[in-house]
Amino acid sequence: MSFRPTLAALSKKSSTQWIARQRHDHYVKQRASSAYKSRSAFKLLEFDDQLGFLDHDDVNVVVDLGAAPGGWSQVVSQRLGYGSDEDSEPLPSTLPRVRSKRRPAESRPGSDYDPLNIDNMEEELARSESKGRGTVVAVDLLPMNPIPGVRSLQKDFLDPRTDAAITDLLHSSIPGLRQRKKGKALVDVVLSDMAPNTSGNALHDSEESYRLCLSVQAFAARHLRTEEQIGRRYGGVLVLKHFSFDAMNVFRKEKLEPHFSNVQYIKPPASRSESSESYFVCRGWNPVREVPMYGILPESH
Ligand SMILES: C[S@@+](CC[C@H](N)C(=O)[O-])C[C@H]1O[C@@H](n2cnc3c(N)ncnc32)[C@H](O)[C@@H]1O
Repeated sequence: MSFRPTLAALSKKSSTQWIARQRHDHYVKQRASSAYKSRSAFKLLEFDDQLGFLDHDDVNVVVDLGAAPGGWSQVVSQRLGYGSDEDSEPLPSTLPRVRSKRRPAESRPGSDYDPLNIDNMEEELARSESKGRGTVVAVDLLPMNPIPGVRSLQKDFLDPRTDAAITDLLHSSIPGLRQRKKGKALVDVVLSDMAPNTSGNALHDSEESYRLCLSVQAFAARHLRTEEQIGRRYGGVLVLKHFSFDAMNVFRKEKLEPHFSNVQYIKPPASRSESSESYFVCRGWNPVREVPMYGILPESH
């Protein structure tokens, strides 16, 4: 008699595996004891600790695509000076539905800060807002709780109208930007941690991931400031999540390498080894105009 597991048995097995994996996951434990909203935050911390693309005074405008629940936006917010990432309480807790394990505020000496008190949250947010520089625009299909220095847009990035909504938000967020010419690139760093919902069909999932990557690359091409405009080597950065498969090598060679001074493929330690997700960290935006049949010419600015 052959044994074929039922769907229910399979899904019970995979959820048991998921729970066991979560229990032993170093980054899940680290996230639980930090103020980060996602385990993913540690990936961006690893990229930036390795390559240092956020920690420059000239980095003022960051677009975070696929930002919910907000871990990457928190990291950027901190690195733009809105809070410190040295301790685990740089930001007000914006997770009101999660019971804080910390002692009640009145029992902590010298503190009247209650993370579940909405007035304190607003005060803390306003205080943090006044400390940092620049702005982060965070885009996701899902809503996000407030983070200092971050303006969120609940929209589908693939909807053609979203580009204009991001530009409008950038112009209204930073007064100095209003004076800049319309159509001029404004963004110092584009981050994309977006991934399509996986269907279980590897070919379909890869195609969806590829489609997202093409759209993000095109967005970066429209909005990133160049190394020359920024006046610093490796200025103008794109961090792009993708599913690793053969076509991504062609994408890297044709869509990334000709336009950036440096492109690195990184599988960060915080990314689960069994996941096919990886990242391209591309620094130094120098767009070149592709001329079919005759090679590539530098773009005139
Ligand atoms: C891995 S999560 C991002 C985690 C985030 N970086 C963090 O640190 O909290 C991927 C996100 O991409 C979003 N996403 C996927 N496709 C999208 C689309 N077309 N437009 C906007 N967001 C999208 C999902 O809703 C999801 O929240």
